[in-house]
Amino acid sequence: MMDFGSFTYQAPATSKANAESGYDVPKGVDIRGRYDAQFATILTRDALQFVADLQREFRGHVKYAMECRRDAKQRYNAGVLPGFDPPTRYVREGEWTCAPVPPAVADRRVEITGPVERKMIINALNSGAKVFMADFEDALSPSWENLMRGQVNLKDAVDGTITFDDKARNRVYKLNDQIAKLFVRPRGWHLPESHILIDGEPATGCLVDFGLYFFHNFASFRKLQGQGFGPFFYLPKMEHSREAKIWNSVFERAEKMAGIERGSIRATVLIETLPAVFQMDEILYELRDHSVGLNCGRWDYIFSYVKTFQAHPDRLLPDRVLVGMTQHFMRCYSDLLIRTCHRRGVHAMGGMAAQIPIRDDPAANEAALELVRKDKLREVRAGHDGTWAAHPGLIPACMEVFTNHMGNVPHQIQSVKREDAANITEEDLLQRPRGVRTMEGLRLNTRVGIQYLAAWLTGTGSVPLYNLMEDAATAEISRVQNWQWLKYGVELDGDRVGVRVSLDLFGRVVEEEMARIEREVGKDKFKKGMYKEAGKMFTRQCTAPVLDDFLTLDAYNHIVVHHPRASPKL
Ligand SMILES: CC(=O)SCCNC(=O)CCNC(=O)[C@H](O)C(C)(C)COP(=O)(O)OP(=O)(O)OC[C@H]1O[C@@H](n2cnc3c(N)ncnc32)[C@H](O)[C@@H]1OP(=O)(O)O
Ligand SMILES: O=CC(=O)O
Ligand SMILES: [Mg+2]
Repeated sequence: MMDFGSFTYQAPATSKANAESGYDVPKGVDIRGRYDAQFATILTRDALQFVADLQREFRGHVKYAMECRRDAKQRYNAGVLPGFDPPTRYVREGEWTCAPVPPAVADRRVEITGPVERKMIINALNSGAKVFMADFEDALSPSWENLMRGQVNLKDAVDGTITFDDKARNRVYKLNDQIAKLFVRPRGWHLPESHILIDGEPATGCLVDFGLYFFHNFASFRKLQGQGFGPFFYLPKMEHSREAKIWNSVFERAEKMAGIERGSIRATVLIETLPAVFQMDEILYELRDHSVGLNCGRWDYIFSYVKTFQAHPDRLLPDRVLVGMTQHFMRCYSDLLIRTCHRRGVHAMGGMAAQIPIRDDPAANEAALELVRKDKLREVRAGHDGTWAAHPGLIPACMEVFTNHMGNVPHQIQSVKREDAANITEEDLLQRPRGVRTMEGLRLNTRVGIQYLAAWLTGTGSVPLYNLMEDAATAEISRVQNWQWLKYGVELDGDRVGVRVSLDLFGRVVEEEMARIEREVGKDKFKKGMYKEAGKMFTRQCTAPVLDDFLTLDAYNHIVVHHPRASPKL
């Protein structure tokens, strides 16, 4: 039995220990992940019962939502363009607002993000940012070890007891008196959790992430962090408001279980798929009692543009480095998001500039910082209420830009309405980005995609590559762009030599880039790492006749490790 102070949750008496796994599990739940005494403090019978209850109540809705995604894909592949939904016009045109913003998170001018790794959690909470988004998604390779350690780390962080002893550097990390407010980003709806079977089926990854975190932390969070509200979440990769509706029901179910007021949980939804830009009002409407804004997930958004238009050769992208926020379709997306959020009374969050500090080259470092400042200045001037940084070293620069512009007011919700953005059309939001395609673009996609995948397969979900932050979203752009260029045999027009992308050319590029990676990382690391496997996987995905929906779905099979080791893959 678990005691939450005012409320007591009791799992049904039918549960029994799962002798094979070592965990004490309720009926219908089977744990296939490694036993660890620390993990067992998270995977308690009551917490698992809560996750199983969520799974049983919502699995049908999730399956239906995924079927709808497949139907939509078929329509787009048949030539239909995404657009505003006529039946929900009343939602877009109606006068309604979301619940007032909780005081604890009124000021979100700079948010840091990072995986749920112990030292990084402490560094991020101490970074001076207003918010830390702890990531089970783009920045995390979802191995059993990473996920479960992440839950242990978050519990210690919420309790305020988290420490990290870096013996090699003789340094003990602990929390400062003033720390950032914690948001947690569970995985997207599409990802399974194959180490936890519920009624014989892999659990839905995000319900595991959400359920375990909520169960163990809601009481402490509300007391120590949320000023009576919370916990707070970021919700990724949704394509339609029906998916937001499921989250809203999950939140209501969790609030009921915990005996806390409806509307306590708050979430910011990432608008990071092309179909979702036409659903922003609808998404906020579904979550109106639980919303605390939208965020421009720019990297996944670019990935989604390619994916949505995979059968539209008239909408090919230029080199990845040319698809920035000043492209017409990206600017319109950000402007419309600001208008929508402010009209509904919630934060319009900016996105991630991928630059990170460059330690060994002051001039290059200053140039990178200048790009970050420029990006943030554009965001704050446009009306964003806050932004993202990938590294603690960028917080002062981002803070300075937002504070210079906003002063002491916590946000611009009331002051910048962006009514001009009401005129943004479907055509504006879909406009093909301008620019050239080059051999170096193809090479960089390949080099980055393979190195990222090699890191992901060995447990690291965000990496520095060529002085930029790379994570699952940025790697996806590399993958789908190569796939698109190959499928349509595009001309690399930026090189002015009339070369077209073909299987032969791509084969040579992979070979040469693998050799370059080996030179760059060194023979020893190359041999010990997963570069060869990553090279094969990336090549298969770029040349597949039918585009895989996600890079990480295929790759996930390679990181599932079942204990006992009877069936390593699902
Ligand atoms: C598209 C999207 O979804 S964006 C959101 C998801 N992506 C992310 O969150 C990426 C977050 N950023 C990172 O993971 C990292 O900054 C990386 C991988 C890009 C670079 O990491 P590193 O090469 O280790 O950075 P570097 O060596 O400069 O780190 C210096 C210090 O800052 C810390 N640090 C770096 N990034 C972060 C972070 N995001 N949060 C907390 N601490 C951080 C390091 O732990 C290190 O601490 P130490 O000095 O105490 O040892
Ligand atoms: O999650 C953020 C993104 O840009 O993708
Ligand atoms: Mg993303």
